[in-house]
Amino acid sequence: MNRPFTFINSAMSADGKISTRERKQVRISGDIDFDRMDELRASSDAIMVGVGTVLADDPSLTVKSQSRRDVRKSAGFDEDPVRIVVDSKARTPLDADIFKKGTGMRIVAISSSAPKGKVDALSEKATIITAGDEKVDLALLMGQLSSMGIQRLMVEGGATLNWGLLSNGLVDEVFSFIGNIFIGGNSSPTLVDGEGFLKGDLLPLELISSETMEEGVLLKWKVLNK
Ligand SMILES: NC(=O)c1ccc[n+]([C@@H]2O[C@H](COP(=O)([O-])OP(=O)(O)OC[C@H]3O[C@@H](n4cnc5c(N)ncnc54)[C@H](O)[C@@H]3O)[C@@H](O)[C@H]2O)c1
Ligand SMILES: Nc1nc(=O)c(N)c(NC[C@H](O)[C@H](O)[C@H](O)COP(=O)(O)O)[nH]1
Repeated sequence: MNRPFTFINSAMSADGKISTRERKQVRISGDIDFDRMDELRASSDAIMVGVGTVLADDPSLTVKSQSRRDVRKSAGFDEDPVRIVVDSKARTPLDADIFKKGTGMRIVAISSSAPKGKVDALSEKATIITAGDEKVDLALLMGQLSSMGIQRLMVEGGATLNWGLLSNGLVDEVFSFIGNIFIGGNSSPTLVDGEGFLKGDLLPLELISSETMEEGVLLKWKVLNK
């Protein structure tokens, strides 16, 4: 099945966490990495997050640089990429910043088990894509996004969505900024949560590049899908 070229961009602590055990957002990236993230957003057709990230961070997922917005507009694109929330049960708040800020299409991907009332309310704010019964069928969703012309997809987490995509072989590259903090906590979200791979079935990566960036390190990986 066709799917977009998909990369995860995330930031994690030196001990691999992406937020605290309270799931409170932690600023891990420095200014340079946030600007790199903004460039990635501006060069993507769509940006995807899980609803857990929306509930925890209320991200707008907009392009911040006005010059980058102008370039997108002059090329005939919306100033913001398509913004997608993967949200099985339609839990995305109606007053979320993803709806209040920015321009362009918003998509909420739900499963067929989502409550009808919530879906109807969200359909006023976003295009609804239904894929899967209990959880969103991510492979099916990717095929639908591809058929909509989305060729380059940026995923900004969080921990559970990253697992869902990686464990289904749906990710091509992973960019991870590792910051100079320890977060700790055996219940703090990591870059990849979910069930986890078992010995003998671990997901291999190929290092594309590593570079020191401010007080941290940026690693870029190619995912060696089976
Ligand atoms: N540091 C970073 O770069 C970064 C980036 C994003 C999020 N975060 C943090 O991560 C945390 C959120 O991560 P999370 O794991 O709680 O939620 P998440 O953002 O990964 O969303 C998970 C939700 O997506 C939905 N979903 C539907 N179908 C799915 C499928 N097939 N596979 C997986 N998910 C599916 C489910 O409702 C699931 O609960 C927050 O604390 C946030 O601050 C950090
Ligand atoms: N790259 C990155 N570095 C971080 O230090 C951090 N905490 C996040 N977190 C992921 C999520 O993308 C953020 O919550 C949004 O980046 C919020 O900002 P926006 O309103 O979307 O611009 N991401």
